[in-house]
Amino acid sequence: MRRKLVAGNWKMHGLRAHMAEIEAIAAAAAAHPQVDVLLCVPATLIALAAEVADNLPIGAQDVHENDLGAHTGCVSAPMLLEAGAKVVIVGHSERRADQHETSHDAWAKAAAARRHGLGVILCCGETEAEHDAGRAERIVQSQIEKSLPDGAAPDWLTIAYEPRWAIGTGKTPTLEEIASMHAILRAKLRGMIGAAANDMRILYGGSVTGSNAASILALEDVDGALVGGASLTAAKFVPIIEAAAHIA
Ligand SMILES: O=C(CO)COP(=O)(O)O
Repeated sequence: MRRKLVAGNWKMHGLRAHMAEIEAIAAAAAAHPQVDVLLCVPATLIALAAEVADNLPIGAQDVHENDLGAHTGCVSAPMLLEAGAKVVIVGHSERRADQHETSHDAWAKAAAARRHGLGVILCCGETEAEHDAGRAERIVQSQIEKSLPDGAAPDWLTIAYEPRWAIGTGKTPTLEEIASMHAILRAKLRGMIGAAANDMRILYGGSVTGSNAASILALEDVDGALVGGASLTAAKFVPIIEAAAHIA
């Protein structure tokens, strides 16, 4: 039985002034213990958020593949752990686009996180052009082939399917498309790690809101959501947590 996970990704948003939102989200998480809730905040807020919201796991949004060294501006897994992070997102399409990260980079970053006991959310997803050309399935499968870390197991690894064209656009695939891609991902994982794939959570991300969460989260192979814009305030994020709790 896979528990639903509602994960927020604050991206490059959030200052100390927004700590009240984190407290309100933590309170909602405590009120819905049948759902797992996670908030991935900017690196600068991890320590404070982890202290303020001690029942709410706090995640990071990137990690370097090395533990230390001459890598100006980068943050390592031991640093994230020390700050209080429990999980890190790797392979997000914004990092693929903005920082030219590859699936191999995601693989190496996931391995670094794993070495230090950080959980990982590994993202995949096609661009609009790939989607329109009917190549989404092949692209996503190839991303998983290249990025699935060694020792991939459901107790530390979660997959997130985030079609790039659905991120921050208000556009989402149809429910049939989401269901189909998640089933394809589950089958791909089964081929790579066997029966453990049945317990691995696959999140959907891309314009999830309080209005569409219930129908998306009800789909068979959708085990939660990775939420950007609608995770920035408790007013928008809590309804998504509630929708997941209603289904769980
Ligand atoms: O990229 C996302 C989460 O990682 C999704 O962002 P939006 O929910 O803002 O579309």
